[in-house]
Amino acid sequence: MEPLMNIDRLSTVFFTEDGKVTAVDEVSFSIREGETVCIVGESGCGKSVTAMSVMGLVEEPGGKVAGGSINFRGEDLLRLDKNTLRSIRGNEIAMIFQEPMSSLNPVMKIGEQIMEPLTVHLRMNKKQARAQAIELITQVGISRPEQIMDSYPHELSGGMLQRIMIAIAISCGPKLLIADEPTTALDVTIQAQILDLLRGFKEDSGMSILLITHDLGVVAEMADYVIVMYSGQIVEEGGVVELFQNPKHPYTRGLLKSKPVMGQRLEELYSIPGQVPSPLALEPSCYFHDRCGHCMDVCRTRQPQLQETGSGQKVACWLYEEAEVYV
Ligand SMILES: Nc1ncnc2c1ncn2[C@@H]1O[C@H](COP(=O)(O)OP(=O)(O)OP(=O)(O)O)[C@@H](O)[C@H]1O
Repeated sequence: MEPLMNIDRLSTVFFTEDGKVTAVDEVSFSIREGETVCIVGESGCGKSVTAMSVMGLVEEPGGKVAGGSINFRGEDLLRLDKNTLRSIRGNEIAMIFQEPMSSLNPVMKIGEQIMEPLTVHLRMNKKQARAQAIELITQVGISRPEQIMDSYPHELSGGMLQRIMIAIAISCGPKLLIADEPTTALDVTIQAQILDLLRGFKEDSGMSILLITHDLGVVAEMADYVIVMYSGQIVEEGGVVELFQNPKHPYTRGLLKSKPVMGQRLEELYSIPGQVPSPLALEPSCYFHDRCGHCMDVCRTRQPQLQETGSGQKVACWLYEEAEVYV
């Protein structure tokens, strides 16, 4: 079966005062129907820019998608005109962000904000949209929905606002929900509730989720398939069970040394010395070589390609470049 979305060699660049930054460097992956794909990696590895590129939110002159394709249900999103893309973005692909406040209009009542996509994209009249908005608020686990309809965003807690964002995101029955760190700003108990809610909707509706996180606890809870990014590239990917049981890349192994606990940032977990290289000074090499305990000469001068390892996983590491495995 064709995947719902197929991203092929996506590259996204930004033009900064110091030079060109390749934030996403030839990234390829697929999302199947009903599947949750998690992209995980440290701050700055290109997770958010991958999601923004899919949503058509990287715009010139600051940056641009410099290459590749994003095939969604038979069409390349990068080749669509703005109106068609806007309609797909409203109906079939929805997005929620870490900070719901930044996506909600502070001077518009919650009810109006939930009703808007229903009237615009589903062409409901006001009465239908109001009834549906109340239904959606109830579905995301909020009691007294009429009262919430008349509230402004600043009157609600972070967890409530994220529930409202989910209500808006699922209102048009999307095929794909992109969630960029949706629980990072919340405390752990609320995080678990929000993740449960997302999982429930996924199971009921069959939608797919692209979930971006730096929290391996969230990955363990939610993912079917995991993509590990480092410096704009995928260094390892695979099914969640295979990847957690048998991580292959030295970076993934470092991350998974301790049991993932929800709420813990990768940056806290990862204790190998050294820093992620500057995106302005990347030489052809394995970008992880400076921090890697297995670094060989070849790692300093040539870039390993992502390749199958036989267990359904893919890894970009010179240790696995030959049939023989060196570790
Ligand atoms: N608007 C921008 N202008 C210039 N550089 C940018 C811009 N947005 C992102 N970048 C750069 O692109 C790279 C990838 O950033 P991205 O936000 O995707 O990282 P991330 O993995 O999502 O990190 P975080 O978890 O901190 O959001 C970084 O080097 C970042 O500095």
